[in-house]
Amino acid sequence: EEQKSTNSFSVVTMVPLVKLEKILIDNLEEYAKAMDHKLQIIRRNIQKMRRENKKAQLDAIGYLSNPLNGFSLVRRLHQDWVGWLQYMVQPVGASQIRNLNFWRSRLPCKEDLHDACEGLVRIQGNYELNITDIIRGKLQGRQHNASMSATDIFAVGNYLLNTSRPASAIQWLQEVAIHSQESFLPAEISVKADELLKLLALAHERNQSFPNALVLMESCLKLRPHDADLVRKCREIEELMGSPLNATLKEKKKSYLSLKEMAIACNATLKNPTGLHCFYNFNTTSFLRLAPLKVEQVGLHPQVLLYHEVLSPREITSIIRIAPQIMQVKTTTTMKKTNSQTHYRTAKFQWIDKEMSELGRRINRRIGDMTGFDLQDSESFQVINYGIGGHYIPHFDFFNLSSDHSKRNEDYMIGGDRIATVLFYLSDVEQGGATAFPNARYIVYPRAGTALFWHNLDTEGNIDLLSRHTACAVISGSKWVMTEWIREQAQMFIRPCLPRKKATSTRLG
Ligand SMILES: O=C(O)CCC(=O)C(=O)O
Ligand SMILES: [Fe+2]
Repeated sequence: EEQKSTNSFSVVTMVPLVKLEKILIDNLEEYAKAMDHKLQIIRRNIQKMRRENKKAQLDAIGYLSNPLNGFSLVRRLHQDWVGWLQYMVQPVGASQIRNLNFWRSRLPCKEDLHDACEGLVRIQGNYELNITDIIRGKLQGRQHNASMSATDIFAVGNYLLNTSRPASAIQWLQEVAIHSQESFLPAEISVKADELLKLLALAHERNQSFPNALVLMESCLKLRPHDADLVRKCREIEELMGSPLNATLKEKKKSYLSLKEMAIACNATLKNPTGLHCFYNFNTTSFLRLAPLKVEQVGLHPQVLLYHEVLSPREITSIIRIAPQIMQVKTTTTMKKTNSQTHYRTAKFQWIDKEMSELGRRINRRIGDMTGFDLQDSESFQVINYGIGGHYIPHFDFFNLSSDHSKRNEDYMIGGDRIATVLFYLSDVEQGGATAFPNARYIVYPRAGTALFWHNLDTEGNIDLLSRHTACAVISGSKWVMTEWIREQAQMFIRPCLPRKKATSTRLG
């Protein structure tokens, strides 16, 4: 199984960071107290020394005539000021500095920050949101009680430039100056005007808007007149202005293909097909005659069904509790790493062995009731918790064994292809996070306790291209799901028939 080792956080794994931040603030406060203490001591002594010195200044001869005064002055100047020197050099809050150094290893790393940047950028791109709105905390028309600081915005712009997206970088960086008052840092270590100008200039240069780049670089030079590097950079840009545009420098469009597809599929105004029904399922298994399940048709071609109230709140709580806090980052088994910018999925996941618990066995029986499938070879449950901008790009759940025979011998192929998927929603999602079927044009919003059920292979066992689906980026909230991939082989003699396909639907053989 190919796994990309990034370290993005889910909402759950970010919770301990809040506590960590409190510890760090407490530590900084201790540091401030230590400084305060030292300051008080210094101020108090200054007062005493001034009082003595004023006396001497008023009448130096009279003062010094007293041998005790003369003696003390000589001694003070010889000894006390060496003492002060030592006192001033002594670091304040050495233990707090040591603490901070200790905690550093536990802080999010560069990759974590990059994942978080990518998450925000994804929310923006996935829903085609206005960057200024995001910065002000207005997400998809809803005003949230949060906004971005100058350093936040700068970090996103910097990240975008470093990942070859200068046009987007410019849009973010332009906002930094407007928000420069709002920062959690002292001015010395916060974003400085010259840094911002330089980065903006570089972004314009990469974006081949050379006149803008030059103006910005020159204003940066005014702030740092002795920076030889800047002088050279200005000259470089001037030279570029004369030469023809270089097509290869244009912003990479490739990684945007799936983003564009998601933007269309995840559009909030998208409507599911009409003329569908809700009904009670009485007959998949005999048990359902006693306890029928509520079903809603999401679409018929391909058939996608939404089962309501199949998991109880208590069951959901147990599942979420079983899934350990530290989950792995999920990347999928069959997709190749093609572009380091695109994370196929930004989520933490955990396999849950269903035979381990009564709960697992019970849910397994329920899946049998819902689908009519034999689950003897089916996979473990996979619990996923999506993080900041967490998503899953458009994909198929099947392995497509008919086209790739080499896969047949792989371990994960035991039991055959993934004939169908049951996707349990373990949480509501405040905003975003829908499951969308770009080819079938369905969109389903998570509701805790419901489950989505669809086939990945058609009645003849061919792959169904209409089963292509995507998890839209989570805008706000925490999205938990649990998937069950049902395997083909055990269904040999019991496979339920699907509604007849329309002639237009695509089929591969
Ligand atoms: O989370 C979702 O909405 C979709 C998840 C999915 O497609 C999968 O796990 O295969
Ligand atoms: Fe999937």
